[in-house]
Amino acid sequence: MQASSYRLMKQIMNPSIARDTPAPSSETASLVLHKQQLRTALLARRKALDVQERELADARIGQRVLEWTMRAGVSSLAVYQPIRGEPDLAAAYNALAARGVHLCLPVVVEKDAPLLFRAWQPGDALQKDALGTLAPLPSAPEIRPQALLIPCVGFNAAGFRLGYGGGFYDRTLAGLPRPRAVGVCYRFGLAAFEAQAHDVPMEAILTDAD
Ligand SMILES: Nc1nc2c(c(=O)[nH]1)N(C=O)[C@@H](CNc1ccc(C(=O)N[C@@H](CCC(=O)O)C(=O)O)cc1)CN2
Ligand SMILES: Nc1ncnc2c1ncn2[C@@H]1O[C@H](COP(=O)(O)OP(=O)(O)OP(=O)(O)O)[C@@H](O)[C@H]1O
Repeated sequence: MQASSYRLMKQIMNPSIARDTPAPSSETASLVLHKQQLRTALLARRKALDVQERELADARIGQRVLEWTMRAGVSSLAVYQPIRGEPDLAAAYNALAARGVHLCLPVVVEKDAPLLFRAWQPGDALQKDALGTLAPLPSAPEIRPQALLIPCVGFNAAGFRLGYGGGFYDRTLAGLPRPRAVGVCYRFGLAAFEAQAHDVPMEAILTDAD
């Protein structure tokens, strides 16, 4: 990882490193702490999934992504390149592309900024973005997708998601026009936590549940 992306990652992942935002109220601080503890526990659980369980769950989630996209009539969809044990939905991306859905991937441009999306289809070249996630080349056209497929570390019963704590998707969904947002998560990600003021609920959370 490049030094700049390592610095950015450290700021995002380590809440004790000062950020250029005001100190949170004590209620916000306890919410943030609870989210941080949940995040750690759920990431450990995700990492512990065995290969066969994971393959089965990914196939189920992928099928649901395909069904949701077709039913919703979405013609441009932001997908993601899996990191940190997120569901690998490559087979579903192939099926979506074959059905003519225009895919794109998020690009982290800088800390505290919304994500940018660039056109991508299976097989296209990728390079690391500012946080080290694989993203399309800068030459790929920028796109404003109708809907975002958002990987979740966890989610609650009201459809709010828990991410890695960078706030990138929240900042992106705060922009106008707001794209539709659908979460994907393994079923064990369902947890109890309170949403914060900036959290935007998902229209649906697609899981591997029966
Ligand atoms: N797949 C995916 N892409 C995404 C996001 C996401 O949540 N998932 N993002 C949503 O915000 C943005 C990037 N946010 C990121 C948040 C955390 C890490 C991270 O923890 N990276 C680890 C190791 C990655 C790996 O397994 O290869 C590290 O660098 O230590 C990277 C990017 C845009 N792209
Ligand atoms: N709309 C917004 N405008 C400005 N800052 C925001 C916005 N949304 C979130 N943030 C910032 O991002 C921080 C992290 O938010 P949160 O813990 O909800 O991230 P997350 O949803 O888990 O992360 P990610 O979206 O990257 O996966 C918040 O504490 C806040 O400072």
